[in-house]
Amino acid sequence: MNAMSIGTLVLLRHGESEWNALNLFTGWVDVHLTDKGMAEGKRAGELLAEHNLLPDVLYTSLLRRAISTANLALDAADRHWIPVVRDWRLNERHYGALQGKNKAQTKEEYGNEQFMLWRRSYDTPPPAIEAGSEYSQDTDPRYANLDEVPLTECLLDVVKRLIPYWEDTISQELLAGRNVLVTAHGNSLRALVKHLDGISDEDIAGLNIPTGIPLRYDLDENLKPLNPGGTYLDPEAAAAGAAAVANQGGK
Ligand SMILES: O=C(OP(=O)(O)O)[C@H](O)COP(=O)(O)O
Repeated sequence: MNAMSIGTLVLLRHGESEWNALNLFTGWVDVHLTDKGMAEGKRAGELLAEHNLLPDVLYTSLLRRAISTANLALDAADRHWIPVVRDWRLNERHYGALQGKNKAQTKEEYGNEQFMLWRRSYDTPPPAIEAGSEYSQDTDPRYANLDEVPLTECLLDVVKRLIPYWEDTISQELLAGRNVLVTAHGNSLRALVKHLDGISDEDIAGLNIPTGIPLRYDLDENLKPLNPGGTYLDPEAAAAGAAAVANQGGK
């Protein structure tokens, strides 16, 4: 095994967004970071520099909360100049008709079982959003090259769009020896972590990713983690952040 030749992977969920702060299902709605989210982005970059994990290339979604977080992090790490690839496959899971709805109210209205089925089941998507409605992306020009813009997605749908892209594109950068930063979202990163760590369809329900804390993966030449589960650069903050995500219906 010659793990030395493989680049290091760092996953970063964007910092707190305005809709995270309001406890709203977000999905493909293109919301801004809060001041706290911007500070998280900067801190993430400082952590990358402190741990000598300077990325050679950045992959982001097409959503500004991920793009802005990456810009802030890279600027803080003095790596604002690296090449950037943006791709819709890293977008958050499309949350269908739940986009724009409050999580606590949704839980109250539909009950915890249905709420958790929509949030964390592997293969049950929320109801489809109505095309042309306020929070639909079906006419958004950034998705004009897609065969079909999703109207809802479950985690399995995200796995199906993201993992081929991981295999064909992102992982090839690592195999070529480059350090890769992937700045994305709670559920798109859950899809990638599920694949990397071989987590079952059932067990992935219990995995939550906090905002703004870099998660390092050291992979072998078969792209299997040498540190299963990855290593958060700030483990205490990550544990508190993940617990807060798990409890989001309770507010
Ligand atoms: O858009 C979302 O994720 P994001 O804030 O990581 O982009 C979702 O609202 C996350 O919600 P969830 O943790 O209830 O799946």
